[in-house]
Amino acid sequence: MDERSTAWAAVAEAAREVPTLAGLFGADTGRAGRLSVDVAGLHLDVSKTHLSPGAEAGLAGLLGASGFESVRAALFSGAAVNPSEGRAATHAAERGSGSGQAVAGADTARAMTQRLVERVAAGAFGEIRHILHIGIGGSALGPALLVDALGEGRYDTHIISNIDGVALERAMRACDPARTLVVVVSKTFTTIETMTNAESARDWIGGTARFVAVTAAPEKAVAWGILKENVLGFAESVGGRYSLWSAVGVTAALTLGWPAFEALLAGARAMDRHFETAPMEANAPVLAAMVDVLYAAFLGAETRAVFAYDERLRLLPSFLQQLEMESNGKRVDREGGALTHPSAAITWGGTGTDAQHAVFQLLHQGTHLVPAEFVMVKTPGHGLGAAHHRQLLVNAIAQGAALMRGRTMEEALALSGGDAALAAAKTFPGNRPSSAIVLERLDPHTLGALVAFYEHRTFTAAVMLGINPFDQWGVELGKEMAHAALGDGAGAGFDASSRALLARALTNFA
Ligand SMILES: O=P(O)(O)OC[C@H]1O[C@](O)(CO)[C@@H](O)[C@@H]1O
Repeated sequence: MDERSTAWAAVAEAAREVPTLAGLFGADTGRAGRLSVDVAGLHLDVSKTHLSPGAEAGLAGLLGASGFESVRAALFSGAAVNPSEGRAATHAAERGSGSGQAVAGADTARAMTQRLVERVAAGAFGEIRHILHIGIGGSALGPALLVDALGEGRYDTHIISNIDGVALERAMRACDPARTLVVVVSKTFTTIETMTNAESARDWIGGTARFVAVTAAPEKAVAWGILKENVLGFAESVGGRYSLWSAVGVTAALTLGWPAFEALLAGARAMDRHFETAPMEANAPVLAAMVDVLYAAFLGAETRAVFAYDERLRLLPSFLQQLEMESNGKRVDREGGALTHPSAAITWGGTGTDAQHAVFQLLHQGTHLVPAEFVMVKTPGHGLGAAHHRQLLVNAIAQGAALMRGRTMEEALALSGGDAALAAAKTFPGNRPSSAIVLERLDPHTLGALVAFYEHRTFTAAVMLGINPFDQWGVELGKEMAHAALGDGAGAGFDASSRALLARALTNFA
C-alpha cells in the first residue's frame, strides 16, 4: 500500500469505532474549547461532530500523506495546482496574498477596478442610479452574496443571471435605462445566458456607452461593442467561483464603496494568513474540511446542510453550493484515476428560523445522516430591538443542542401517557452532528474572512480526497448538447424521449 492508501485505511479504521457525541464530550471536558477556533472575527465550533481524537489524527495523517503542506504552498506561490487545465489558481493573489507574478498582476487589475469605480462616481457615465449586473454562476453568485449581505448601497443594484427573460424584464422595469450602468461579467465572454441577456440589455438601453465588461477575454468584449477603457480584465487562473476578489467584484465595489471592498479583501487576507500558518489542530479551514471529509467519505453522509441564521446571509447556501459542488463534485482523482470513495457531499440549506418549520423534521428524525451547519452573526442587521435577534440566535443554538441530545423512548413515554406508538413518534435518536460559525458582526472584513474560510476548507477537502477542485468539466456536455439542439432545432443526437420533449416544447418557436 502507498502512503496515502495506508493513511486512508487508518481513517477508515478510526471511523469504524467513532464514539457517540455524548461519549466524546464525556471523555473530554475541554472538547468544546479544543475544537473551536477564533480567527478574523469568526468563531468556528466543530465539537458537536464525530471528529474523535482518532479520526482527527487519521485525517491529519491523510493530509500529510497527500502532501498538503506543499500543495498549500503551491496554491499561494502561483504554481500550477489545476492539472487538467494546466493552470495556477490565483484567487488568493487577487486579494494580495501569496507570492509570485500573479500578485503584481492582481495589484494592477485592482487599480483599474478602483479607477472605474471612481470614474462612475465622478460622472463619467452620466448620472447613474441603477446597476444592472449580468453574469451567471461564479460571475453572479459571489457579487450577489456581497451586495445582498452588506445592505443598501449607493446604487439600486440588480444582479441578473438566468436566461429566462422574466428575470431581466423585472429588473428593466425597476430601472431607468438612461440612468443605468450595465456590468457584463463573463470570464469567457461566450456564456450563452450572459450574452443573450447582454444583447437584450443593449437593445433596451440603445447602445453600449454605459456598458462595462469584466472578462478574461477582453478582445471579445471590445469586439462585442464595449469601449476598451470600460473593459476590466482578470486572469485565466482565477476560477469563476473564486473570482469575487477580482474585477468580478466591481459591482460590489460600486454598490458598497471602494473602502468596503478593500476591507473585504483585508478580511480574506487575514483568513489566508491563518490558513497558511496556524497549526492543523487550530486551523479553522483544516478542521472544518476534516469534518466534511469524515462524513462524506467515511461515515456515508451524502449531503451537508448549511443554515444561515441571518437574513443578510440568505444567499450563502447557494453561493456554497457552487463553491463546494462545482469544486469537489468529481469522479476522478488529480491523475485521472477513478475515485474509489465518495467525493464531496451535496451541499444544501436555507435560512433559519424558516428552515426549522420546513425541513428540520428530517434532520431530527429522518433516516439520513446530515451534518448541519449553523451560521450566526452576533449583532443584528436591523433596529427592531433585541427580541428578534435573541430568538434567532437562541433558536440556532437550540437546534444544534437538540440534534445532539435527542429524546429517549423513556422520556417520550412520559410525555405520551404510556402510548408506545405515540412515544416512538416522539423519540429523537440524537447523536446528530452540527457545527457552528458565529461572526462578531457582519461587515466587509468578516464577510471576506468567511468566504475565504469556505474557499480554503473546500481546497483542503479536495487535497484529502485527492481531487482537483479548480476545474469543472462536468458542466460542458449539457452546454454542448444545448448548443447542438439550438442549431438543428430537433436534437438529432438526443435520445427518443428528449427528441419528443423538444418537439413538444418548441412548437411555438418553429
Ligand atoms: O464567467 P463565464 O465564462 O460566463 O462562466 C460562468 C460560469 O459558468 C461555469 O463555467 C459553469 O457553467 C462556471 O464555472 C462559471 O462560473
